[in-house]
Amino acid sequence: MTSPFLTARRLDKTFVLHAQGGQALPVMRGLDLSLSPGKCLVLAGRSGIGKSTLLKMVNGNYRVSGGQLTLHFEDGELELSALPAHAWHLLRRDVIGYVSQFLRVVPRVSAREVVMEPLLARGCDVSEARARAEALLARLNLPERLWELAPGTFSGGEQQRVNIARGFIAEHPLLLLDEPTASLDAANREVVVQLIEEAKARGTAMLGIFHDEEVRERVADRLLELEGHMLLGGTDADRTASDHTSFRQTDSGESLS
Ligand SMILES: Nc1ncnc2c1ncn2[C@@H]1O[C@H](COP(=O)(O)OP(=O)(O)OP(=O)(O)O)[C@@H](O)[C@H]1O
Repeated sequence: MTSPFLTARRLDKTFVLHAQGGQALPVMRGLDLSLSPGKCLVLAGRSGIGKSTLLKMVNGNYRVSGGQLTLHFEDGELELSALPAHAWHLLRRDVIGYVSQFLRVVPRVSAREVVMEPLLARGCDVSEARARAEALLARLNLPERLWELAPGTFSGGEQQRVNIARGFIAEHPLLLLDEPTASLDAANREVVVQLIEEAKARGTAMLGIFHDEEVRERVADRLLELEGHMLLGGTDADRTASDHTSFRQTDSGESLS
């Protein structure tokens, strides 16, 4: 068995709503997870349960309120909950890739440049970055006439494909996928499934949210079911063993329904 690349131990998240008198909104309590290289762990659970929040904590967009979120490298560990702000830039450049549901559009930056950017940020040669970006855009069936244009006017599905190409191009060892197939037709969903399978084969660890059942069943090695009762049942001191595992992990091969 491969040793895990990402682990969460007793992870808590409480939002503090400063605009509403500092009201606390607890979302997650005592979450444990473990994700190995070459595996895809899919998050499930009802709307609002905290799936995107978990991805955003791993990506450093949201602060961890309690517990540990740790990356394990051959030469040591990196505790994400204690990482200084300036370190996130390097981590996102080299280690953590994030395909969000919506593309962040920058005026006058072409689709091709949006996709090339993660490679250029690492010092990759421009012609190589350009060739790899074009190959991905072509695989994702984005018409060539759009490559030169800024994606602001693209359809939802076209923007999502630019976002997917940008997310996969740099081959980060950890990839966070927030509904990457939500606006795609069947042919392009198939391309994304293939990209995920290729990423697994090169050892990428993936944490994803997929509402499309068929895609989920094809890509998930394990399912992590977040459940509302994570937030019920008292304090840390009186939490029972079952509260600690108030999420369900299903191994690949078992039914995911
Ligand atoms: N920045 C924020 N500030 C305050 N509350 C937030 C913030 N982000 C998320 N929440 C709250 O946290 C809870 C979990 O939201 P999240 O988006 O993680 O759910 P989800 O499981 O991904 O839902 P969906 O399946 O609908 O996308 C929700 O109640 C949401 O309102």
